[in-house]
Amino acid sequence: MEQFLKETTDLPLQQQIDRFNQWLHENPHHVNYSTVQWLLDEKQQHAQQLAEKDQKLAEKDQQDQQLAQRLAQLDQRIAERKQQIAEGKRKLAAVSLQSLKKQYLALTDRTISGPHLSKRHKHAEVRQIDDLVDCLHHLERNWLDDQFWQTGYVPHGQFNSCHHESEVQGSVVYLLQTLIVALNLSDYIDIVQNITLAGSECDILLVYRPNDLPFAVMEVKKPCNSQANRRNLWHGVKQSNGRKGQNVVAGQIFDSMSAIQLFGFPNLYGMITTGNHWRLVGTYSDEDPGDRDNLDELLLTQIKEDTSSNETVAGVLKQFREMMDTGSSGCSDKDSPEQPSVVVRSKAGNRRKHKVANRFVWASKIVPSFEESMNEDEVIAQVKESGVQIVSLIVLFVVKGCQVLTEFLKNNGVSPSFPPSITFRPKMPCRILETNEPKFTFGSIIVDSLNLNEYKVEPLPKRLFVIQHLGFGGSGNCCLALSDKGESCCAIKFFHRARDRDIRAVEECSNWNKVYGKANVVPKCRVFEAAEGYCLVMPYFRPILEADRRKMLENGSIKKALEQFASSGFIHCDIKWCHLAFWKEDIVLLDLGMIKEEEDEGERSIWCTKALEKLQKKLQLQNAEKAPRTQGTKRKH
Ligand SMILES: Nc1ncnc2c1ncn2[C@@H]1O[C@H](COP(=O)(O)OP(=O)(O)OP(=O)(O)O)[C@@H](O)[C@H]1O
Repeated sequence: MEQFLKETTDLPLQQQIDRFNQWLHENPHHVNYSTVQWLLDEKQQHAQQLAEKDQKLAEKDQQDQQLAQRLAQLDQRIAERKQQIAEGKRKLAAVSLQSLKKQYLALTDRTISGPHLSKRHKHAEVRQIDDLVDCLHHLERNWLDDQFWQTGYVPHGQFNSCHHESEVQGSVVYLLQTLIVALNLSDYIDIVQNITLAGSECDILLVYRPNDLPFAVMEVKKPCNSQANRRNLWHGVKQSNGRKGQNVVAGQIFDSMSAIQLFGFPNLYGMITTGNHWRLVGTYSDEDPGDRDNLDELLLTQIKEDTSSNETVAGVLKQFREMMDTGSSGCSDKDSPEQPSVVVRSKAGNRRKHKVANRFVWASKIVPSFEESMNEDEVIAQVKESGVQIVSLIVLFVVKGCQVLTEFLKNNGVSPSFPPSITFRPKMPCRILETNEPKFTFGSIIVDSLNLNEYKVEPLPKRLFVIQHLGFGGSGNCCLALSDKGESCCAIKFFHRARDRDIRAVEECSNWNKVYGKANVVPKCRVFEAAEGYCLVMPYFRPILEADRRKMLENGSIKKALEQFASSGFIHCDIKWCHLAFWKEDIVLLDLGMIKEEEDEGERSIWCTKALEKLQKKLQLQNAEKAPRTQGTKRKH
């Protein structure tokens, strides 16, 4: 080996390797050979392992490539899906209220004539509450969420131009209807159009579905095609000798609101619109000018409060829906409020005779506000951009209307600030209930006299004229109705729930006749088959006013009424003060939806004693509560 190394040291490396291989070959048993052989084997194995690893890496690379390819495909699909969603959203926006955010459907009057300003209506003074419109952006931010804006609404090209007021009305009704759906109120609110109430033509009315009671009104006019028309419509036509314009449109909405007020509302909301421009208006309950300032202030504060947060806003509607669903604000066992008694307050005229000096409406600014100097194109361009503001104002109108209705039903048609009576005039607006007619119709009834104790239902009249709301409870609401010319009166109970309306009416009617029929205490009650379902027709019972309750307890009239009831073999399961009333000179128990047959005379006598105790307790409680309450009653707008 040493020899070999000596010989090869100076040779180039490759020759050294070759020579060494040769030497190894010639000396297979040399110890170095086995070592080198082992090393070579190791090297080969290592190389093999490396080759395998390389292969695996190559395979992995290939897999990675495939994966990357798949990911790229997925990315592409996601991008496509995103595009589809965006496209879907765009399409949805085009057929939902969102479209109005982008562009409101401004109307162009294609005629040369201006809006119709009826001469039948006198001027009414408009008191503008400037800051009211400023609340709209709070309302939009706090109230109108994504779900609201996604409500289906297809802006239709046909609404872009109009020749006649009716076309404007079509587009206004469509928008209003959509907003009622968006606010989830369509189960409770209906829209009726072109109704004459006590001589006033109302273009659009919001009505309470179960009995078509109107509670808010809209006056529609053609959009104006000139500055002069616009001025005349919104600010009144200037008389040659007067400085101020004669605002007959304000007068018209004033008359419509006054007519609806005759159903018993202390105050009312209305709206004037051309489809392009909108203005919220309302009535004053008082004729004292000083009070008007206070009311403007109060109204503004209330609307600011209502729109200040999501909770207050949602609360208004929640209370409204709850009340409509459950009648939860009716006469509860706890408070048993006073009931309205029907009295004739005024004999004057066909409808309220307001002296010109007392014809006032409060109004918001016109939305969108326009400068007198703007030309038609500028006005239209501005309207197109004002969708959110317009929608917010209409929503405010609907919601405040609901608030008015909630208050009205809660107080059984009696304003907390008024004595518990119903104003009645010779010409009353009414809803006409007719056998087999598909719906209530509206009209006016001229009443010579009001005969509350006359109750003629044999045979049942074909038509009943429903004029006033009397009370609202868990199962239904009661209204005062008249027969033709008012020679006879009755109370009608409309049951809330359509699904068991007929059964309840028949059951309660049968209960009345079982309890009071035999002894002939109360004349027979009847079921009236209107197309919307059955309702219960009964005599009108005069309420026992709160002030008289103690006297009635003490003089034994209540005891007598309870004993009379018990003598029929039944007991009443819902004793409360608002379920006691007069029929002529007798006191009777109302609301016979929940009675129980009781054969045992002893048990019936115990029921009488317990009922008396309950009424006595309530009276004490009410008197105790009333003391601090009477110190100051705040009037609600
Ligand atoms: N015949 C009537 N005459 C005058 N008013 C009436 C008459 N019937 C009912 N009312 C008034 O209508 C209100 C509601 O009627 P009623 O109590 O029958 O309804 P309800 O839904 O069963 O109410 P509650 O939840 O109190 O049980 C009464 O509290 C009363 O004020």
